[in-house]
Amino acid sequence: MINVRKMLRSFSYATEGVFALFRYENNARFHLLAALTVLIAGSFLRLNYLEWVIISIVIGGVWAAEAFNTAIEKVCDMISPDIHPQIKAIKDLAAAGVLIMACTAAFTGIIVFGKAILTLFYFTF
Ligand SMILES: Nc1ncnc2c1ncn2[C@@H]1O[C@H](COP(=O)(O)OP(=O)(O)OP(=O)(O)O)[C@@H](O)[C@H]1O
Repeated sequence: MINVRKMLRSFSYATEGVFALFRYENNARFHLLAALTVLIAGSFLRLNYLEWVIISIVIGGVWAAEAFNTAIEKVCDMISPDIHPQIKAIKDLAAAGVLIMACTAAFTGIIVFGKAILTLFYFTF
C-alpha cells in the first residue's frame, strides 16, 4: 500500500532542498540563469517538440548533478573539516560529475541551437 501522506512529506523536504540549492549555491544559480537563457532563446527560435524534450532532459540533468555534488560536498565538510587527500578525491569526482553533465548540455545546446539558427537563416535569406 502506498503511503500518500509520507510521499507528500518527502516531496516537501525535496522542495526545500531545491530552494536551498538555488538560494545558497553559486554554481547552481549560474546553471539556473543559463537554463532561463536557454528557455528564452528556445522560445525565440521556436524549437520543436523533440528539441524541447532533449533540452529539458539536459537542463534537469545538470541541476540534478549539481544537487548531488552539493550534498556530497556537505557530507565531506561534516565528516572531515580538515584537509584530507581522500576528501579531495571524493570532491573532485563529485565535481567531475557536474562537469561531465554540463559539457553534455553544452554540446547538446550547440547541436540543437546550431540547427535552429541555421534553419532561421535559411528561411530568412
Ligand atoms: N577537506 C578537503 N581536503 C582536501 N581537498 C579539499 C578539501 N575541501 C576542498 N578541497 C579541494 O577544493 C576543491 C573545491 O572544494 P569546495 O568544497 O570549496 O567546492 P566548491 O566547488 O568550491 O564548492 P562551493 O563553492 O559550494 O564551496 C575540491 O574539489 C577539492 O579539490
